[in-house]
Amino acid sequence: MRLKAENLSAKRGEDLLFRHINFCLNKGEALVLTGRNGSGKSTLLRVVAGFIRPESGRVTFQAQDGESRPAREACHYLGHRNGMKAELSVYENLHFWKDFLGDFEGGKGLSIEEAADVIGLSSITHLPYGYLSAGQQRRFAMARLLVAYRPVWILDEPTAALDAKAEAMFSDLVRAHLKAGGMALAATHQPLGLDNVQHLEMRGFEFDELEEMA
Ligand SMILES: Nc1ncnc2c1ncn2[C@@H]1O[C@H](COP(=O)(O)OP(=O)(O)OP(=O)(O)O)[C@@H](O)[C@H]1O
Repeated sequence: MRLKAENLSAKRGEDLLFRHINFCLNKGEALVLTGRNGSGKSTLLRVVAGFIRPESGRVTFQAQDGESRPAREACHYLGHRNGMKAELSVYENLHFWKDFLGDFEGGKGLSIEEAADVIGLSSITHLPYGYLSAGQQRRFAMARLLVAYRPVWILDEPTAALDAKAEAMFSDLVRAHLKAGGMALAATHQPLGLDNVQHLEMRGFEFDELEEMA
């Protein structure tokens, strides 16, 4: 399996945020994005997840059988928002995601009970999601990564709102995912303590560079 980005550039509104971005991830590898606020980390993650069309370049995913698939089909995306409905129970939310996402070829998601157990919150899946603390809500958003199998995890500041114990639990989850042959792309200010990590610094453009390009 391989995730490859070639010559990516992207705009937000009229502004070019980055260009000439290239990377290649194989099984078990992770890419960590760094860079100042507004440098385009979230935008790059959203391009890879297929939510934003790149201005140029492409992202491809080569599956186990050697065939190319749209990268978005192989990706889980955990963004700043948790993507859960406050009025539905935790169980109903996770059930929706499990059905909606389905499993990508080559793997199988955990049951909702198993996933809740892994994140250490198995006793409260009957509660409305909106009743939970910010940290508990974030942990259940992470459980979404477990209930459907996707080889690529795209993580935007995944550990925001988590205490130290939950942060360590999440690092373990990502490490286990990589060990099982998955891949991860993360924008994070907290070190996730991963091996096999590539780093990409998003530099953004200085004003004079933008003027030159105009
Ligand atoms: N929907 C949008 N429309 C127009 N501009 C946007 C939109 N979303 C983001 N931007 C702009 O794109 C730039 C890059 O934003 P992005 O969220 O990718 O940065 P980031 O590196 O992830 O920042 P942070 O570290 O603060 O999360 C910012 O200047 C932002 O204002």
